[in-house]
Amino acid sequence: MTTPPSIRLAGKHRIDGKLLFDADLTLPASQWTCLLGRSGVGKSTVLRLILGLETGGQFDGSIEASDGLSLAGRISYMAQSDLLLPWLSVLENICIGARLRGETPDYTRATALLERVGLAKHIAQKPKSLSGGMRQRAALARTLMEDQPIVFLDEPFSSLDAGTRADMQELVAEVMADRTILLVTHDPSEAARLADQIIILSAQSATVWPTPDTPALREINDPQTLSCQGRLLAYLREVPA
Ligand SMILES: Nc1ncnc2c1ncn2[C@@H]1O[C@H](COP(=O)(O)OP(=O)(O)OP(=O)(O)O)[C@@H](O)[C@H]1O
Repeated sequence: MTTPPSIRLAGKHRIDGKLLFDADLTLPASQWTCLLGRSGVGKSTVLRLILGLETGGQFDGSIEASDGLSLAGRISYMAQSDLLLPWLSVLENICIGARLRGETPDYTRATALLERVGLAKHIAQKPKSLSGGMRQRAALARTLMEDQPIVFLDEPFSSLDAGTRADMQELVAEVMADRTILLVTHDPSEAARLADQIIILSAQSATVWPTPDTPALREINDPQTLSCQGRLLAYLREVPA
């Protein structure tokens, strides 16, 4: 893996001429940033802008990496939909990145990752035979297969039961250590547990929210984590739609 840069996005994004957000946000190098905000405020759009993907709108501003290099090809991305290919097995799906690059997939690593996400028994199955949570874990394993310095995760744990969610948070923290990570989530407890930096996006701004003094990954029942979670939820309920 190459050295992870920090990333700054600053500018206005409009859809059909109407302002969606006016934001200035920085993703610190090698840290977890959790991005929260009302549904439809533009969180996925922030990811798509930095990824250089179509957003359906117009961005007027700048997106820069601290090392001055292009971000193209340096970001591992897990979208909200799992994007699993229905004609491939679970194993072949999570090796798709290597296949598309014309490389020989590392099946040993792929098999080990599928075991870590609890899909060892489903390795040869097609996606249609998996539950929603299983599909999401397959998509997570596919993202973890990529050895990129920057990782974008768009609500990666949203379909998981509470116990599995905590397990998968710990897995990502372990496998993706030292990467520059941007995680979109609606879950204040997830942000309080995982984030080095919390950003709340609204139409007016991107506000940095205080995180606990303790280092991430935090214990779920740590008093500072619980306090951060509670204050965050109270604030999110008041943010205008
Ligand atoms: N391709 C597109 N064309 C036109 N409008 C779009 C497109 N993609 C997103 N939008 C609009 O941009 C706005 C922001 O969408 P976005 O998905 O970024 O929000 P979000 O904060 O991630 O929402 P959620 O929390 O519900 O996932 C929405 O009003 C959405 O309808």
